[in-house]
Amino acid sequence: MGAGKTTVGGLVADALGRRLRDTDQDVEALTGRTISEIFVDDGEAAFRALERAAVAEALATHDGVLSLGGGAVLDPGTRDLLAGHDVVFLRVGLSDAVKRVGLGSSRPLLLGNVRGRIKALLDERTPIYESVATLSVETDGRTAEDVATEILTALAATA
Ligand SMILES: Nc1ncnc2c1ncn2[C@@H]1O[C@H](COP(=O)(O)OP(=O)(O)OP(=O)(O)O)[C@@H](O)[C@H]1O
Ligand SMILES: O=C(O)C1=C[C@@H](O)[C@@H](O)[C@H](O)C1
Ligand SMILES: [Mg+2]
Repeated sequence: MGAGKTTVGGLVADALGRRLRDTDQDVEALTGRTISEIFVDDGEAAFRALERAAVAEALATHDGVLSLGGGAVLDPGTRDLLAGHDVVFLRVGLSDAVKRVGLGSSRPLLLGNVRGRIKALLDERTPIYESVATLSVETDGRTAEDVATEILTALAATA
């Protein structure tokens, strides 16, 4: 969360002449509910299943850049769907993540203690993000433009 998926993803998509699609937005559009409502009413497991379906649909129909929800790769089925695709891990440390997300964030998994929750999520998830990513890029203290340029250069080198 706050790693820069929307900002950097948009810059990368523009440079490639493609569009950015966002699976959080797809889930909300498909269900007509907010992610917070889905978490509260149905729980995280139900959200992950909706998210997996949204990722499958997007990968099948969207020839462009896809922004995944911050916890999408926790789901083994979603991880399987990503195999064979370029997957970029936007690394962000605790301090920059808190600054970007804001201490008042109402995201369901950050409720209560934003800083503490981000730290716990980064500790739990970093190994998973690293295992799924085909490219890992540092974002701390860098502009989104700089991060996007690094991604485009790396993608061009492996194309
Ligand atoms: N490299 C960067 N340096 C500084 N600020 C950044 C950088 N990338 C993004 N930001 C800023 O951080 C905030 C969050 O960025 P963004 O919305 O792109 O993140 P995200 O990963 O899409 O977050 P979300 O979890 O809400 O989907 C925005 O205010 C954005 O302008
Ligand atoms: O990190 C997470 O688990 C989440 C991140 C958001 O993108 C949303 O998908 C949702 O709030 C869960
Ligand atoms: Mg976003």
